[in-house]
Amino acid sequence: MARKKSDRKPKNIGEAVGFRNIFNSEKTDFLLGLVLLLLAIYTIIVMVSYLSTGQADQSLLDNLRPGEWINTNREFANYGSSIGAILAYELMYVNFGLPSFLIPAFIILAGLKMMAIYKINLWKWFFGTMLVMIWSSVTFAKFLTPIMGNFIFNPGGNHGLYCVQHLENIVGPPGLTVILFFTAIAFLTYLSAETIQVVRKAMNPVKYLTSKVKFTVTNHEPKTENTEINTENNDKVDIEEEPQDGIDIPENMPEDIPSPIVDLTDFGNVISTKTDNLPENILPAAAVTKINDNDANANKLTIEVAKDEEKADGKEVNIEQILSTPIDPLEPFTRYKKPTLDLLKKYDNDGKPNVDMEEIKANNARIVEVLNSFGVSIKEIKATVGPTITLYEITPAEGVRISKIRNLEDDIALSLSALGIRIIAPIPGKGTIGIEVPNNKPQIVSMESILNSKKFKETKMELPLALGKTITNEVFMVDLAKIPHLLVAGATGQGKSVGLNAIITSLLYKKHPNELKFVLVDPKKVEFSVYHKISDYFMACLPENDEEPIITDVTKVVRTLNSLCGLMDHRYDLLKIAGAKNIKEYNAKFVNHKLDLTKGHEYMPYIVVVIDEFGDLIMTAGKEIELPIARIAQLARAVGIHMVIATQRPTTKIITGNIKANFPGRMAFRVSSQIDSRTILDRSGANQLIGRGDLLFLNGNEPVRVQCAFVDTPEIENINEYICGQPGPVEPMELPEPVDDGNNGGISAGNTDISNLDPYFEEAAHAIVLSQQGSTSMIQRRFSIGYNRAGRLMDQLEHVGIVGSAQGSKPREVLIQDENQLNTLLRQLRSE
Ligand SMILES: Nc1ncnc2c1ncn2[C@@H]1O[C@H](COP(=O)(O)OP(=O)(O)OP(=O)(O)O)[C@@H](O)[C@H]1O
Repeated sequence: MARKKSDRKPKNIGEAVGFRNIFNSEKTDFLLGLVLLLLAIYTIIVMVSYLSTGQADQSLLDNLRPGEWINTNREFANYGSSIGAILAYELMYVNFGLPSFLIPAFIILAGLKMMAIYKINLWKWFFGTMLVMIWSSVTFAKFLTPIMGNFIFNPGGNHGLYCVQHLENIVGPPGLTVILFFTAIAFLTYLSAETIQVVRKAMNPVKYLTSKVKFTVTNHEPKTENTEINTENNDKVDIEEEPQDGIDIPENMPEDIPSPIVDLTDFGNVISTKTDNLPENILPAAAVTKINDNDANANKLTIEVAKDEEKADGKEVNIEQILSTPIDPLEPFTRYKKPTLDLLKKYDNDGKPNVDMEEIKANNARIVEVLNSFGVSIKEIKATVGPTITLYEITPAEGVRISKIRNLEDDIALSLSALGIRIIAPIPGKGTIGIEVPNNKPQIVSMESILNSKKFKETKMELPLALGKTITNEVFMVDLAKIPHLLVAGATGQGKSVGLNAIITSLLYKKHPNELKFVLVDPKKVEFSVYHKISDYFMACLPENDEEPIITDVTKVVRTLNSLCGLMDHRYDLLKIAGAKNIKEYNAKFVNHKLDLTKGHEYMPYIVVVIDEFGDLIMTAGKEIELPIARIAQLARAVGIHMVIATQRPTTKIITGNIKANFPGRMAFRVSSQIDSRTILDRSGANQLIGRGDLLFLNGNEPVRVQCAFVDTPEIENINEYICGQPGPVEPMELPEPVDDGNNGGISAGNTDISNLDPYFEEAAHAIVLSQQGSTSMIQRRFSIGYNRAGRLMDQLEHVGIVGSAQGSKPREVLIQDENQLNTLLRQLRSE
């Protein structure tokens, strides 16, 4: 088995003794991080010191002579001596003034990241800090200079001063103020969409304040001209205090009659009459105080003033209380909102079938004629019109055997001679024959119409995939968690990419970023690039790929799949400790405080791996790709890792028996030949589809014909934009380092410890020498072990000289010819 690192020979002696890893090790990172942290603290000290000692050092610093920085005469007053004085002078005087403090602050963050104390996206912080520093430097120079005019340095530094002078020469002082204001708001809006609300409130404070006080007129008065409100006599003055937790529902009000509510929010005339249900309208989340005014002339108003949130009683929350409150798995992003349906496009006549009686009658006549010409008489014929296909359901006359019709299937299809005719003889569960005929005017099934359906909105599925509509116009949905892996095939241009996008979109509409992560593999580099924007929210990747989490490169795919194997093993270990059978049980235990967090338990998000152009990958990386995929497919279901793999070329070389056996869910778009259809569906049919999203879905029994929902790139961009405006994770989920990596275990030059050999080492050596076959999959099968462990065993065998190095997907060369030679070698190893 080809293994990435182990077959690489060290280039030089330094590398052989492990020098190569010196800049790549945790220890080095930690120490470098510590250095940065201390450097930043030193910088802060000297900068603070500069505030008081800068004046004294100024003349020395202004005319610094060569070599003076060595400071042999201890002339500098700065607490950090000469270096400190120069550093502070350069940062604060020459460059950015007071905002220079952001430089050591950023270095502290970088240090903490290197020491693995915090996980942050350093580039984002770098650009953010730079922007804030430059902006503040100019702002300070503009607005603080008049106040701190006599100070030793300009509050915005020479940089700020220079920018202010130049910009004011061009746009004048008001222009500069506008620029500064705009850049600040633009930056804050980029950081959080809430800025828009704050600005709106700031610009319309009256509306904001009045919306806090809600005026409603309830039915205590007879009808007036302006308001069509039923009221009853109520002369008594009463001022009632609501019970603390009470909900104010006026007595004698029939429950089902909604109370009309006049919204007087704008203090003007009555502008609208609402008839919503009373409790919903008069009761904000907070409790309400009700005042019934009895002034004879005044309208009987119920004035509700929203109270402040109730204060905590200051008592300590005891541990039982904490344990009885389930953990919210959506924390800390509980305010994240799933995308809304208005982001998706609507079409005229959206997915509703266009019933064209002329067309139906013509088809009917042709079908009857053709069947009669083959001697099949018909008792009844029924047409069901779908968005793109009409199903003609034929009940044959008494005595006609269905098997006869089945044998005539091809002839009938040929005689009807329309593209996309499929004959189902018989329709499962019925004694009828189905003939599917494409409509002249196919309708687009929009994603909106599918996601807006009750079926999707109310589904309890764990990973619902809303794929489209069936011939009978029903929304077609499947649960990826149950399938549990899906194989998608279809010739080019038949709707595969749209289908994958429909799958991803339906998951994005149902899942929170804490509940689901995608691993997207896109060898074509253009299919999934549109999802790059939401990678922090919804992607999982290896740490080295966190800038480019959508994988386009074959070697990265192998590493990522091996990493997923590692994650799968780790999740199984956690499940075992937790005594849970699957991810659902595990997460339920986690949420209900039944797991000991010190044992490494954490909420498990589902992981959906979507691989486009799987054929290309298999052709380039062969078994290296196939084995981890097969392993994940065999085992990962219980731990919430699911795969969707797509290919244009459904040949047996690509969809091998191993893959096929482990991917029970099949989604076939139109393919070019019957053989391809048989490869993907184990029957013909996919070659008779009409393309443009027409598909057959198979999961077990009979395939279902579905018109795939259409989702276009601008719609996906809208969804991504919406997601990005929500509070959410700041970086992709990190996958573990793959266990078969040369740096992380496995045996490689320089770190062999014979006592650490795999317990199967000797048995595996005998098996290989006896069979003279250096194959990892043979080891896997023989000892029923995983791919990673078998790979490590092979590396150990290579290291002691039993097999040669890996040669791509070919078996390794066996270097020991017979058992005697092997026994001698093993004895030597034992005695070492
Ligand atoms: N469900 C659908 N409804 C309507 N039209 C569709 C649908 N799916 C695909 N199409 C049409 O077919 C075209 C090609 O679809 P798509 O890009 O998904 O094909 P593909 O199989 O991924 O092709 P390739 O393998 O070359 O990328 C789309 O641009 C669109 O016009």
